[in-house]
Amino acid sequence: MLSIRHLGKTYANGVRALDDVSLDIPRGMFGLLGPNGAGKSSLMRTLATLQEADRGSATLETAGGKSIDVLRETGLLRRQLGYLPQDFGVYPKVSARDLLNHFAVLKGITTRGQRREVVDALLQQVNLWDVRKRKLGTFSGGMRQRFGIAQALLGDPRLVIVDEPTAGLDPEERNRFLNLLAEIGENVAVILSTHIVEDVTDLCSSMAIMNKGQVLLTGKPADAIAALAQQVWRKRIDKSALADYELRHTVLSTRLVAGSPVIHVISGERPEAGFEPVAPGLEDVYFQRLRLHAQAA
Ligand SMILES: Nc1ncnc2c1ncn2[C@@H]1O[C@H](COP(=O)(O)OP(=O)(O)OP(=O)(O)O)[C@@H](O)[C@H]1O
Repeated sequence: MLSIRHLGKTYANGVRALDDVSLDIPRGMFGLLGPNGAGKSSLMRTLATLQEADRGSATLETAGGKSIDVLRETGLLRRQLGYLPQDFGVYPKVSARDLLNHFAVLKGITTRGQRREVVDALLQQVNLWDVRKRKLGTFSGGMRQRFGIAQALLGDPRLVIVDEPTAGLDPEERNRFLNLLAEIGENVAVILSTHIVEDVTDLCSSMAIMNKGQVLLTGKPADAIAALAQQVWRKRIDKSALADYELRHTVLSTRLVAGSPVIHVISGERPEAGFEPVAPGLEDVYFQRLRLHAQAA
């Protein structure tokens, strides 16, 4: 539905934030994973027409079967776009309903009756109906993010972009927010950028891993995980032995469990006694790709 080809962007300070990025993003939830500085926000801001690319193209198919040139037909694209930026601010003294109404005017829904209908339906959809008259300044982080999604959904977008929306949410709010996104993803393309790997495993039918402006892997999370089957091994080790294990094995990750490190190692066969096989997860895929990328660099 959204096809991105050879997108490149180098900032004035010389940082190459997008380095020949090509991706196909279908309908449904698409997870964009990568460490800090990978280029996720640069890609999202470019697709949201908030900044220009130096080279490349992006095309969005609309419901009527037409194609929009994302980088050139910015007005058309914006009508099909819902965007929740990383730093979404609200007017703290305005009620949820009033601010959403205001956004609806900006989005071009000029008929009062129609606007009320749309605004009220969205407040119900994101579960903020009961607090619609409350000032946004009194909202919790999760409520504010759900409000952010409501404004992103104004005008029935085909493409919804959400940039690290679950940062700072408690587990319950995070779940609630992700469930809401999943429902939306049934009808449109939702690009979700995050560094929380489980968010992508749980929710996304397709994904990409980025680092230093490049796409390291794209496809279905399940396929990427299956490709690592029978290659991931786990061992609880002594803290003092970690450096030694890192020298001798390809250690993907280290996690402290009850005070002592548990390492994941990638290997075609049992690395040595004491290692047990473990079903791979997307986190293993993620660390393996970042590792390969670092080695290649
Ligand atoms: N306006 C800018 N001017 C110069 N450099 C920038 C600008 N915006 C981002 N960068 C740099 O470009 C690179 C990619 O940044 P970007 O914000 O796109 O990454 P990200 O994957 O979204 O990271 P994060 O998870 O930290 O938001 C980083 O090195 C960043 O410092």
